[in-house]
Amino acid sequence: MPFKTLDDLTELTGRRVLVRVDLNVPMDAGKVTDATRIERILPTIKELSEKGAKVILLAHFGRPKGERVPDMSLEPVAQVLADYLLQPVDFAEDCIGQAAEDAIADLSDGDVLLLENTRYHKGEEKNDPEFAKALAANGDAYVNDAFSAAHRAHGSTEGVARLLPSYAGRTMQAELEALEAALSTPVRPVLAVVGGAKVSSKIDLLENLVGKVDMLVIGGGMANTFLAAQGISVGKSLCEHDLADTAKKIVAAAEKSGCRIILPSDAVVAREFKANAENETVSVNDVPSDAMILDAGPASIEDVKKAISEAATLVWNGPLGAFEIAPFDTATVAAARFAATLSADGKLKSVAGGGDTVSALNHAGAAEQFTYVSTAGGAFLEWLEGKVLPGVKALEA
Ligand SMILES: Nc1ncnc2c1ncn2[C@@H]1O[C@H](COP(=O)(O)OP(=O)(O)O)[C@@H](O)[C@H]1O
Ligand SMILES: O=C(OP(=O)(O)O)[C@H](O)COP(=O)(O)O
Repeated sequence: MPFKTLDDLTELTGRRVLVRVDLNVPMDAGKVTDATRIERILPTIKELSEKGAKVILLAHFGRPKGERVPDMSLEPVAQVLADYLLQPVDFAEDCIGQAAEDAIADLSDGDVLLLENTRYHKGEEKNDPEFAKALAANGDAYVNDAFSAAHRAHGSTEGVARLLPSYAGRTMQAELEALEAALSTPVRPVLAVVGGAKVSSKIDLLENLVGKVDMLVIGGGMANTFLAAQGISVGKSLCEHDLADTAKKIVAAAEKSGCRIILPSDAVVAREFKANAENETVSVNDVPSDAMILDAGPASIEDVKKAISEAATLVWNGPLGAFEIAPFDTATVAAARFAATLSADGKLKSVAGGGDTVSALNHAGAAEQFTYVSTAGGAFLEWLEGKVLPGVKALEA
């Protein structure tokens, strides 16, 4: 690997090590509902702590856009992390300034401190050099263990890496090695499944992706934007109408490169976004104007399964429906279990990633059978596109 790792970070006793982790974990009513991202960062934190470093964790949660949005605080995550680490995790109410400095001054060698959401500061997403400098002032070295945020050129993922001696954490290393091993020369045909809710931040990468894969299933909230671009009325569904031209461009690029796009033909719709909301299955051409698509319908599920059965390699990011609320988990669970069975039989190489996607695979009881499960969604897809991830690049520099 073209960067330094924890093997190169020696004589740590008493040194302040800033560690960028991804604690953007699925939560419901203040409770962590999937701890995969927490479990994956434990080796790095434990190793640094055991070597006597003062371990100072930097992370974001949600998209508060530079405001102190109270329900996007990382404070509840500190206790969950402590439970997994089996050691206390202190918490500071700001990631820079006096609150951070005071909390760091209180640390003994081997202690772990979590700083408040970096995205409470506008400088984080802008990668403002002054913000990066304020972060760097609190550390003697920087470790990035957040592969799943490495596609963001932000203060805590990129800017600070340029100001301190920088190293890849164990998970960063493991993710890159595992993806390289599984996907550097994928067996064809390759199927990508892209769903989920982060439409605007993921749609652009589909244009490159259709040049790399043989089939692309577009599901979840992402599918609604493509349906709307075809002139289909999606009612109150999650949909980014202003991205219709982008969607059309992607369809045209797929035609040119010979990638088959599979969109839903039917949908499960409801009028309320809640568990067990009254629902019906309709053709995508008949979505009532006051309803929203919350899952793929049975015909679409069969289409997804057919595509999976034709593939030798599956890459998947983004659930096919609002899987957190029953019964809108049906399509995601069915596809996950189908892919898991083929993988277990050695007929499919399956790689999936993303905070919510991993949670959905765990919910379906399918994660164990997948060839590899990454913590990353957007970062994983950008890596697959062949893009240089700014958070990784900064470690190389
Ligand atoms: N049709 C839909 N309408 C609204 N939300 C959806 C729909 N399909 C999927 N989702 C939501 O997408 C979210 C996950 O999207 P995303 O963050 O892009 O995935 P990941 O975290 O795996 O990268 C889930 O919370 C799920 O409820
Ligand atoms: O959850 C994340 O990405 P993912 O949903 O693509 O897996 C990362 O924490 C990045 O979050 P962001 O997409 O708000 O920059």
